[in-house]
Amino acid sequence: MPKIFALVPAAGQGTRIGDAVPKQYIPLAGKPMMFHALETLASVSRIHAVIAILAPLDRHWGEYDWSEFPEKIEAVFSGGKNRAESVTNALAHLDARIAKDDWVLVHDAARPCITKSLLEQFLDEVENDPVGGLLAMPLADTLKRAEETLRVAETIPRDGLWRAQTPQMFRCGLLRRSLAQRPESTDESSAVEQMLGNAPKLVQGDNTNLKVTFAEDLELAEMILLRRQMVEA
Ligand SMILES: Nc1ccn([C@@H]2O[C@H](COP(=O)(O)OP(=O)(O)OP(=O)(O)O)[C@@H](O)[C@H]2O)c(=O)n1
Ligand SMILES: C[C@](O)(CO)[C@H](O)COP(=O)(O)O
Repeated sequence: MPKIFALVPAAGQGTRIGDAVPKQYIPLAGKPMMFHALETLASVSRIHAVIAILAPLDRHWGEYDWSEFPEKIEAVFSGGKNRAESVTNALAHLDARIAKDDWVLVHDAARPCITKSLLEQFLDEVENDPVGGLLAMPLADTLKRAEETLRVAETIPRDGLWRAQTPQMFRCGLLRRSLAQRPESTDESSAVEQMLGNAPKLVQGDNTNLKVTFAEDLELAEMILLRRQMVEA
């Protein structure tokens, strides 16, 4: 039975937020942002291990007490110059423990609002897929292409367009080969898509699974997390 390894890229700088600490450590609902995704991933019993991919010179991880975390969460200090390189380096680090048919589920540290139920639903849909897949949302807005002057050049038909989210999950062997060929990919799916005959499965996500990219996203994510805490209390 193939194992599922969850990789959580957390080696970015968060330049678009521009906080004093990298965004994955910004406090959200009382915990550093990446805590939320790590804890939720670890709560899914069919996930074998949860690996936070940190920058080689990360000096923040050690400032926290992670001792109450489930044992299956670990940190590797192997982040690269971009997200794809961070994932590639982590796969190299895991080489001795991971088989080519094991699943690699990648989820951004910057998507703290993923829920256990959405993860379970995603795994149900993808675990038996021959290629693998990703969470995504159909576009809900009318799409404009801009000219440099910030005037509308055209309206683009949105039929069939989806916004990629994470998690994204592929077999280790396929993901490694794909990332080696497309090291600039901004997500795993786009690397896999380039390999002939591989069409990743789209699984509808949820708008609360937002990526915290800009400062205003922090407030939204915190509202979502706090509301859930209130409902669960
Ligand atoms: N070299 C990198 C760059 C990004 N990431 C991670 O990939 C996820 C998605 O990236 P993004 O939201 O773009 O994060 P940053 O690169 O930190 O943000 P920015 O582009 O604003 O600097 C984040 O969890 C980020 O930590 C990573 O592990 N290694
Ligand atoms: C992987 C991703 O979250 C899918 O939406 C996204 O592409 C990562 O964002 P980045 O800003 O390109 O790192």
